[in-house]
Order: sequence, then structure tokens, then C-alpha cells
Amino acid sequence: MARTTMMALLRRGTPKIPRCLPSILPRFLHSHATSFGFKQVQEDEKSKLVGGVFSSVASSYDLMNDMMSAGLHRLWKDRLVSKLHPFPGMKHLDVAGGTGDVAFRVLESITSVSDRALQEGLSGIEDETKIFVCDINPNMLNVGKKRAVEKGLGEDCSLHWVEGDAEALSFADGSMDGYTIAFGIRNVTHIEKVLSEAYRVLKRGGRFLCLELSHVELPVFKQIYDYYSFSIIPAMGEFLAGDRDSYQYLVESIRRFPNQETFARMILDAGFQKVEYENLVGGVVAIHSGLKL
Ligand SMILES: C[S@@+](CC[C@H](N)C(=O)[O-])C[C@H]1O[C@@H](n2cnc3c(N)ncnc32)[C@H](O)[C@@H]1O
Repeated sequence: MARTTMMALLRRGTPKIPRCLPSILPRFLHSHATSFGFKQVQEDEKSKLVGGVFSSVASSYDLMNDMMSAGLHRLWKDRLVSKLHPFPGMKHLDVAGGTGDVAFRVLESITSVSDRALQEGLSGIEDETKIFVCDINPNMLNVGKKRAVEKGLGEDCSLHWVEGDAEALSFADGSMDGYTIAFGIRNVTHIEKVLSEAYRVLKRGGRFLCLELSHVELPVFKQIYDYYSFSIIPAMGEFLAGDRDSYQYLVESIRRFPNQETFARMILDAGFQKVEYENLVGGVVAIHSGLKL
């Protein structure tokens, strides 16, 4: 009996592969482990988990930012935008733009340059400014759109809200004068892909700027900062936003992010030149910059 079955199989040739296997197989073969805070998860799971974090924190995000940083995030974002040197007519992309904090600042800065030029009687300034806020999470973008309306910018045709992934942008090659990413890059699965996409969409001469929570080296300050991060912030998340786990992830993800030097090297490897960084508050935050020449 067994012999006849074997013969039948041999006559039929190669056994049939289930039809769904080719589509499932690559996922098993190519999905690697990656970090989600201090946990190890599969790569394709990470973006879902990060999505869950930001959907959960969207409505309390701006309040929590103010509470956790004692309002300092506003100064850090001002610093980021001052390094961008925004100008009227600029095409700017703010990736992981969330609720629009950086984009509003870029627009404000451009408006004040335009107003000054008008006051000085300068004419002929090209003003087809376009600022794109790109984020993977529609909940964060929706909070941003509401804020734009509250600020009287609901009808402003310079601001564009785009749902999209930093690792695979929908913008054309060489289409942007500036690219910013604030507190976003440590949440992505492949930092290298984000950097190469930033490089691709920038024009020659375009500026890349990244504001990110970084690494504190000074020993005593580090101890205080660690205590604040791991004991106070998750408790604040629980008390103010009813969500301890998301804030626990946020602090863990900071420790997982490459240090200032390593990250600068990654930006260089993506093709950028004149790469430098500035530490703020002893390295709690760093602003990295580079040019596409
Ligand atoms: C901490 S928030 C920062 C928001 C804003 N840039 C700010 O500084 O207030 C991080 C944002 O990154 C977004 N994000 C995470 N992964 C992303 C990805 N792969 N592509 C685009 N946005 C992403 C989240 O949805 C979230 O809005």
C-alpha cells in the first residue's frame, strides 16, 4: 500500500505547494526582531504597536508634552526651526509631524519674513509656500487639523496634511527645500530607510534637521534624568492621560535610540554633508543637521 502511494507520488512529480505559501513565506523569512522600547518584537509588529501608542496618546499629546518637558519642548522646536532658515516660497516637509507643532512654527517664521519684506517695500518675493505635515497616524493629524482651525489657519493653503510612512514617502525626488523630523525618528522600524527617503526628497542644497531625545553623559545629571524618565514620566502618563504603558514605551525608546555620534554617522552614511549636532540641556535633546549638496 505504502509502495503504491509512493509510486503515485513519484508519478505526479513535485508535491503541490499550497497556494497561499508564497505570500506567507516572505513574511517569515524577512521579518526580523527589532526593539519596541525594551521589548523584542517582530519588525512588522512594531509599526502596529507604535501606531497603538500614538492613537492612544493623540488627544492628550500636547498637554503631556508641556507637562513632561515643563514647556521646554517649545524652545527646542523654536531652535530647530531657527536652524532651518525658512523662507517665502519654500517647499517644506515635516515628517512624523503629529499635531503640527513644527509646521506651525515654520509657517509663522515664513509669514514674519514675508511681512517684514512687505514693510520694507520689497516686492516680487515668490510666495507659493507649501508645508507638508506627514504622519503615519491619522489621529495625530486630525488633532493637528483642529489646532490649525483654532489658530485661524484652517483655510491656509500653504499647510497640507498627508498620511504617510517616513520609510516610504509619497513625495517626488528632489522636491523639498527642507525636511524636519521632531521626536519621530526613534519610533520608526528602520532609521536608515527614513534617512535615505529624506535624502531622496530633498533638492540639492536642501536642509535636513532632526530633533530627538538623546543621551545624557554627565554622571550625576544622568542619574537624575533616569529617575525622572523611568519613575516620574510613566506615573504622569497614568495620572494625566490614563496610559502608563505608552509613556513607559516612550522613555524606553529614548534609551534604545543611537547616541549622538552614532546617529551623526548614520546621517553621513545616507549621503548628507556638513553633518553636525547640537546638544540641548546636556544631551537630553539633540538637533542633528545635514545638507544635501
Ligand atoms: C512623539 S510624536 C512627535 C510629533 C511632532 N513631531 C512633535 O514634535 O510634536 C511622534 C510621531 O511620529 C509618528 N510616527 C511614528 N512612526 C512613523 C512613521 N513610520 N512614519 C511617519 N510618522 C510616524 C507618530 O504617529 C507620532 O505622531
